Amino acid sequence: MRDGKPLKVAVLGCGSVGSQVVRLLGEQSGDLAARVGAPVELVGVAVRRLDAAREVEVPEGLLTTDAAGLVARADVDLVVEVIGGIEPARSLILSALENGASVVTANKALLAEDGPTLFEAAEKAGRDLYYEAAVAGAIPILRPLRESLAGDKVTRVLGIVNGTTNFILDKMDSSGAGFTEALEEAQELGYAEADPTADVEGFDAAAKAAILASLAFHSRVTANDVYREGISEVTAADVQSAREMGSVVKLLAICELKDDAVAVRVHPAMIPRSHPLASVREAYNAVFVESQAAGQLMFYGPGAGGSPTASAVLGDLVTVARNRLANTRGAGESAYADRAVLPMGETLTRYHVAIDVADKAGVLAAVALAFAEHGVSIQTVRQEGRGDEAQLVVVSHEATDAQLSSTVEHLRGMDMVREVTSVMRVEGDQE
Ligand SMILES: NC(=O)C1=CN([C@@H]2O[C@H](COP(=O)(O)OP(=O)(O)OC[C@H]3O[C@@H](n4cnc5c(N)ncnc54)[C@H](OP(=O)(O)O)[C@@H]3O)[C@@H](O)[C@H]2O)C=CC1
Ligand SMILES: N[C@@H](CC=O)C(=O)O
Repeated sequence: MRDGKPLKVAVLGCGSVGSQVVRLLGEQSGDLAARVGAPVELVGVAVRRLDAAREVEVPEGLLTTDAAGLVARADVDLVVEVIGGIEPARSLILSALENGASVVTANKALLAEDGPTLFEAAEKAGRDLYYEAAVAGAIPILRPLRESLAGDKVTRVLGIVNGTTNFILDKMDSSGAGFTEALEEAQELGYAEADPTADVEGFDAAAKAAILASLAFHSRVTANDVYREGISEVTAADVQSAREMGSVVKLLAICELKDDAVAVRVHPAMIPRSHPLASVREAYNAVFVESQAAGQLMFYGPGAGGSPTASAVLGDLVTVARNRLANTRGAGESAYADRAVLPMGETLTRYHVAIDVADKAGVLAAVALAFAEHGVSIQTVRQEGRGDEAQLVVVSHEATDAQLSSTVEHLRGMDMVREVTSVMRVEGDQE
């Protein structure tokens, strides 16, 4: 114990995550004191609205709208930032570090946009900046990448890293629920971001992919380096088409090390139901890591929600608090390699393409020729429908994304093709 003196904690934000952090700080104060080696005292909780209904009872006198004043207090040892977004979160974190506090944050949007500014400020201040909760909720994934795998060479990280979109796609697949209905449920459960566009359009997953790629490949990858497609264009017909192929649609984040360059992308993909990621349901997340010496590792657990995310925040808080008591700080960020980012067009992938056929006569040969003209070979083709109403479902072999997308444009221009009704990338071997 440091002469029985408590470590003083300020929490910025008391929404889905912040309220659970405040709850756990209160409920587990005895255990936390024992684990840290000193009592942990909550000294302030900054919010926007003092009169809003809260999921937790904040101790009398601790709520404030003066977040800047709270982080400037000389007696605050540790700041937990769970406001989200870029500003004022960035200024508050920088101010906390300058004032000598250590920081724990769950803010992937900020880290993926401007992580280096925060890391440099932490380094300069000689303080910790921890952010395990920023990727995949409760799942410990950043610490294994940063510490446990630091002596290995990670070559690929593949996963489902957004709980909201997984929840929506799972509902669409399992109960035929509509997109809007499933999104509303995810919002009620506290999974979605303040602006759910960040989830639905893949920005949240792209931010997490940038953080994962940075740590996995010891490289600086920002959200802008990530190729991104969300799930707003995924239709009930796509989900049904996947189902007919024995597959399921998931929003995937894929980070790859190719020679000395990195390729990072987020997009929906069809994966076979036998693939381990296909059984990741509701708001759960899963991340596969492939490394040279260890081989394949899989991390799985709740990827969103106040309580699971608060678990990761509290884990960081204990580590940071212990470091403070030991008068030290954890390892900073790796010395970054300057790696090129490969454009999406050069990425090898496979496409599933569903085509409404206007004229059945000779269409199979014409479609096969269109694929061949772009250097793409066909893995499977299925013809459905009778009479003039016919549909072709083609799954390609691997080719570059540029070759595949120009094949689709070619198909769209063919007289025999009424409409290309579904285009989706395919991951994993189809049964
Ligand atoms: N929800 C989740 O499942 C997960 C969230 N995260 C991340 O955690 C962070 C918080 O998310 P979440 O709890 O869902 O967000 P919420 O929108 O539920 O809560 C945000 C909180 O911040 C407060 N706030 C907003 N602006 C200000 C401001 N200018 N000054 C002081 N307080 C402010 C709000 O106050 P008021 O209540 O008065 O409006 C609210 O209490 C984000 O970075 C998010 O990306 C990470 C993993 C999972
Ligand atoms: N909105 C995010 C919350 C956790 O990071 C998600 O749905 O995954």
